Amino acid sequence: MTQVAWQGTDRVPAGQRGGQPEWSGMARTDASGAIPGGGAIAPSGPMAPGAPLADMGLQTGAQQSQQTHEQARTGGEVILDLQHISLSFGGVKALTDISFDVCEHEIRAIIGPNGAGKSSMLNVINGVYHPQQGRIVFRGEERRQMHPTAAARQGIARTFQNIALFKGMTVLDNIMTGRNTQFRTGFLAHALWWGPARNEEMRHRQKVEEVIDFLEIQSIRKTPVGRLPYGLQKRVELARALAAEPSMLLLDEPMAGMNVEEKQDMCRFILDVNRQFGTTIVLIEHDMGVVMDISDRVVVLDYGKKIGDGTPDEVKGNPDVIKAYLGTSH
Ligand SMILES: Nc1ncnc2c1ncn2[C@@H]1O[C@H](COP(=O)(O)OP(=O)(O)OP(=O)(O)O)[C@@H](O)[C@H]1O
Repeated sequence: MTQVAWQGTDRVPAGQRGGQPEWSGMARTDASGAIPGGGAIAPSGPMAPGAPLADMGLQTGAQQSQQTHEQARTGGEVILDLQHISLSFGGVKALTDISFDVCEHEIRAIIGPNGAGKSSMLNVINGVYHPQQGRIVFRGEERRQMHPTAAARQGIARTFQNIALFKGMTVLDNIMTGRNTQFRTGFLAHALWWGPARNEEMRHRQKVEEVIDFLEIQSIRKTPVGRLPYGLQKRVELARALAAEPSMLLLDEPMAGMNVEEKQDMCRFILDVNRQFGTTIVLIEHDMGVVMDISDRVVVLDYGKKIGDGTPDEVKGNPDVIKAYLGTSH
């Protein structure tokens, strides 16, 4: 049987179609570390070949955040409800009639081949794009024409596919910019370093230091971001998002371009953020091994339409999803 790895996001060339996709990398395991159903772990993931998270000294998603995730699945309220979202750019239909929800504390992945509409959906969620049709209900309130800064004030933070940091500024200063939406005192008070402003800035500095400790980047706090390797820059971007103390974190390809070790670290931090802070996470990721291992639920887009939605196991067995990635029906 032809094996097709799920690492790439490109649609599989016609000549290579057929067979079953490999949900490679880190298979989702049960609490004992065993693979449900006893299936083989495909060995082609960019993370250690054939090695589940547990073998890398990490707990798997199922193990590490099992309690939190079970609560999310069973008791977590829907905090974001996207109903019949359609978005076009001129004649290009980026999203067509898409509905799905996100529950409090869960890790929700959005996957799909290139151009499926994943980034557009993330941009709809944080108010960068305004869909022509559909409703967005966040924490029980319908949102209309929301601006990204308003989304940030509501507790939604995000990272970007292409790192969006100030390369000439230090790690510390970049992370400090994540506190911008939290500032209460005015510009003049800050310029004069006046009482309330000074107290406020001390509080922000303290929060930033906590994030630096959490993400283990103390040693690079004074380093200009542009001098850091790519994987560390991604971590700094996560730090900046966390500095805003979000209740919902949107991650656009957090592992893109990372080596094995960097991916292991990022996986661990995402799971830690979710478990320790209860942060709801919506992520786009092309590494299917990672997606299937750390996500509670996965929504699958293709050509701007939703073709699958469910637990990793449900999505893996969905014929439409397999067809979208392999170009063949089963
Ligand atoms: N600002 C824009 N202007 C015009 N077309 C756009 C814009 N943003 C996205 N599109 C189009 O919408 C469709 C979906 O793009 P989107 O970037 O959301 O897909 P994606 O699934 O994130 O792809 P990738 O995995 O390659 O990042 C594509 O056809 C894309 O060209």
